Amino acid sequence: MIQLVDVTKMFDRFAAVKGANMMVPKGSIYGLLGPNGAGKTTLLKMMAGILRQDRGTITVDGEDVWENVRVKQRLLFLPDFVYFFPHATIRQMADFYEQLYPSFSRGRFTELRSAFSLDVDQKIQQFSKGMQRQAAFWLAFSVQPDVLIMDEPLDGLDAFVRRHVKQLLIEEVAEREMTVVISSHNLRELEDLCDIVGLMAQGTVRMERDLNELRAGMHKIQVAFRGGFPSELAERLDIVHREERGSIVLLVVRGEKRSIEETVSSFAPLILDVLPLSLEEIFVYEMGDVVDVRETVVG
Ligand SMILES: Nc1ncnc2c1ncn2[C@@H]1O[C@H](COP(=O)(O)OP(=O)(O)OP(=O)(O)O)[C@@H](O)[C@H]1O
Repeated sequence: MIQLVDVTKMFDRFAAVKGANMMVPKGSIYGLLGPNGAGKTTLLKMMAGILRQDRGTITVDGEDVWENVRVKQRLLFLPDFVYFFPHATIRQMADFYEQLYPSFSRGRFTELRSAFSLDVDQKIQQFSKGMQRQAAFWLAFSVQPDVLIMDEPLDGLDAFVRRHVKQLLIEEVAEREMTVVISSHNLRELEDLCDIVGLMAQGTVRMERDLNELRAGMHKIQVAFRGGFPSELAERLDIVHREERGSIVLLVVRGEKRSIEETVSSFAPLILDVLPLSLEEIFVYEMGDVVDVRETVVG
């Protein structure tokens, strides 16, 4: 488990992160969302022990991260600009990672060779940006860290590789209970990957939510009634959005699916359809009052 309590980071007199709190349960994938300049990179660098917080605590399984070799051997940070030694090949970087991380697995490295079709003996600097990122993922998966922290890692990957990398991440989490934190400014990018999403704006984590709970707690329905929409029904539902399209009424309603269906059915509707609600819509309706979600993370 990763825990941040009241974490602040100052750059001179500017607070890039201000009293941030965050909890990432073991074996979960946490998506840190936020607009440019929200403080995501600064927060992740502190979580990885690269920057030191000015205030607050950051722990992995109860141990402070800062200057803690034991924690750092179990934790891997993939920055937004991946760095390799000049002139190094993947093979040489693998040798280096093997010395650095006791958990590095040669077997896993070889196994993943077919997943990333890159030449292990070519200089990484000669690779395209997307290929360099693939190399970084290959090495990261070979390290088999307990905690993987990634800053906008999917940027620059083509759709095929992106899907493949997401699949590998999900497998690692399921098989080894790896804990993953991944930042992005795009909710759509994370929606099929994360268990929890934290929304960051102006240096603070404004909200943390379990995605399954979010999905179970809000529904979109399409209804029609003879003689118009009963006002009594409106009082019995927790409606967060309402749109009329002729005689059809489209509602976004808070609550469990079964109970919503039962309530609406008791008013004998001519039509009652439950429609899928995207995570993006849930965010807009659920958190729109906290930050301008549409502006910030669904763009
Ligand atoms: N080394 C630094 N010195 C001064 N200010 C900094 C430094 N690093 C970051 N900042 C400032 O802190 C704020 C947060 O930056 P950060 O890079 O953490 O945001 P971000 O959410 O990762 O943004 P993006 O999505 O654009 O990558 C910004 O206003 C940035 O200018």
